Amino acid sequence: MTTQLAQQRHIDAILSYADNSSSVNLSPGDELIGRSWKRCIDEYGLDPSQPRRARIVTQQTLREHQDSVDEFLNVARSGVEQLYSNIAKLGYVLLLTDHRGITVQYLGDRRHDQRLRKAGLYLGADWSEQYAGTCAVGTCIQEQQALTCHRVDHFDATHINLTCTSAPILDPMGNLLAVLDISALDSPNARNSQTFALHLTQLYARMIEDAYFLRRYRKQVIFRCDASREFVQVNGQYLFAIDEEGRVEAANTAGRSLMLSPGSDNGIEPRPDLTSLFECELRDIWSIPYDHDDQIKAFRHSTSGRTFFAALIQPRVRLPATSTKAALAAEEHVPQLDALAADDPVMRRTLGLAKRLRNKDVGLLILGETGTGKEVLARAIHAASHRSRRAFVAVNCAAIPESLIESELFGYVSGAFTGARTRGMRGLIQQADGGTLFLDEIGDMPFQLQTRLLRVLAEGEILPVGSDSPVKVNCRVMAATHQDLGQLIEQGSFRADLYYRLNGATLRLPSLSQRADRQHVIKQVLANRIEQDGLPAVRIRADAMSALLAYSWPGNIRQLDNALAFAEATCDNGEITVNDLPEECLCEQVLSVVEADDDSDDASPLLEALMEHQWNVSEVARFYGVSRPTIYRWMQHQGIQHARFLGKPKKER
Ligand SMILES: Nc1ncnc2c1ncn2[C@@H]1O[C@H](COP(=O)(O)OP(=O)(O)OP(=O)(O)O)[C@@H](O)[C@H]1O
Repeated sequence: MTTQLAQQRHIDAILSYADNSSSVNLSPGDELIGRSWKRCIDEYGLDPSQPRRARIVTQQTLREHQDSVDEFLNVARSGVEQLYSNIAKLGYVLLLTDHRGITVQYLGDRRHDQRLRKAGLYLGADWSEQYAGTCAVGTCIQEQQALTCHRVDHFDATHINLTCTSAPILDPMGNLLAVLDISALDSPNARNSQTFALHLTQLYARMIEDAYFLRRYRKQVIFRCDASREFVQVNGQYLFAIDEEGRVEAANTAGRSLMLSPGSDNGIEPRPDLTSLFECELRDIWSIPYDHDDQIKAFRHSTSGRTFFAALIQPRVRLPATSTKAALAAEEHVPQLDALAADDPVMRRTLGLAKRLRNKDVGLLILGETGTGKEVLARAIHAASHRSRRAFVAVNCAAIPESLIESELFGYVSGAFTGARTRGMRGLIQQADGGTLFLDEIGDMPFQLQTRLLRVLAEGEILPVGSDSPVKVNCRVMAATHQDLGQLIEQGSFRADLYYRLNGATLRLPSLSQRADRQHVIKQVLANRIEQDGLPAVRIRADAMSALLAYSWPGNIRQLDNALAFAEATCDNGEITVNDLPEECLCEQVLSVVEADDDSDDASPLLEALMEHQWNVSEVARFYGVSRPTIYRWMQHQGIQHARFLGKPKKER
């Protein structure tokens, strides 16, 4: 088809769209183009039958536009050159326009200068939608989103051979600053041939935007975070410029997306605090070291609950020595408590609170699922407190029979009841005198005993069974439960007044699968076990570590401890591999293999793996990192018979 004919057809198509636009159903990508065509006709009064020549502004006007974004152009230069070096050989040129669509920087192949200039792919070209009609730059400015304007997407018939891809660059306040565009004179017909161009342009637009952000806020501390620990320092997506009080002065586009609160009208609170954006305190932010090997800390996003890893970028201008960072970073070091976690936001908060309250006599309520280390934490607080030389007495309220719990706790005098020791017995509460009483599973304490316990807490004295003279006791009480005490109070099985008396402060322990420092806990638990049992050193190989990190650990640290004890006992050569782990830890990884959908016509993943490995069960076992008997058990579970016995592979119904 000649160019003239193609242009005429395009003009007809646009005119017909103008007449019937309300009845035309467009796909989402086309909708954007459709909206732009409508703007061109209804708002700008452009006439599709009157194609327009490219407009290049005068040198003087160009200079004015360049001057207005001078600082930005300096920052963008290296990013722009790098992008161009990647695309030049593919026939693209690169344009950087200001927010009005005037091309303030341009990189293209000099050999095609004439053609490129004629097409408007040139320095000073005006790509505003109002002048050029639908085009990548102009429509990107209007829609404030990245897009490809491919061939006949263009409004003006003179542009229907071009393919142009643009992405917006926003300033730290979220206003459009510039548009990055890559364009080519010719391209394949299919629009999806430009998918890669779109990704690349968006990537570079983001890098330039972030470089400009860092330049603008070079005198501020930057809190940089990312969902991936490994990427924080190389390419942390979320940037926040903060002041000494942790207030957000500005954020990049990704950062602003974390500041949106659900339910608000796209509203971002002016200068929100990082301490409300993330579940943390100011000291958590300022204790991230600038100049340390491990500069990263984990934070939990308040709205979504997602974990982000953060580093601080030091201002290029030195802060005064008395800065808040220096003052707040000096977090007290308490070895007994610091040993319980590496870097997890919930643990950090819990341990921070535990440190501050360790020498206060307020009651502590420790909450967490079974096996999360509630007793371990209680023991560590006791060991770090001024009561550490006196006893730590742990009572499991669920384990003592109801008939004995009263005498166990309060003790009894001689002859108090049949079967009692003749000399009587000091109760557990009295044994904890001067030290700490830890009431585990407090939710299981019988109701009438709760009343007596309340008296002990309120009056500091106990009445042993069978005695009428109270005995003074001074012990700190910590209680723990995995139950919802609020619900037990509502049901009438737990006393609200006891709850308030016990709960001077609540310390929460996250489940193991939620902890950002899982790897540290795994190594720590193994090290403890080896030391405790006097065993030779054992290391965990990467395949086993991946499986341990991927597992959900319903029994938390207790289950992990058991799994590592098993692995340590079965491993060879001082190395735990995935084959040494108990099967339960691999179950979830292979759940899809074991629990193939019986109703599905598709071959199960296990059957596929067997066929792929020519029914060599040893190889399939290696592939899944399990033993051969396990593979045979899975086959039996799924009713798969070995090909050897069937002539051909078959899944039984
Ligand atoms: N930080 C830790 N490092 C090493 N081992 C730990 C740690 N925390 C807990 N453990 C181990 O996990 C197991 C369970 O700990 P603990 O009894 O304190 O949990 P719990 O939350 O009180 O459990 P439950 O609710 O079932 O009473 C113990 O064997 C303990 O040694």
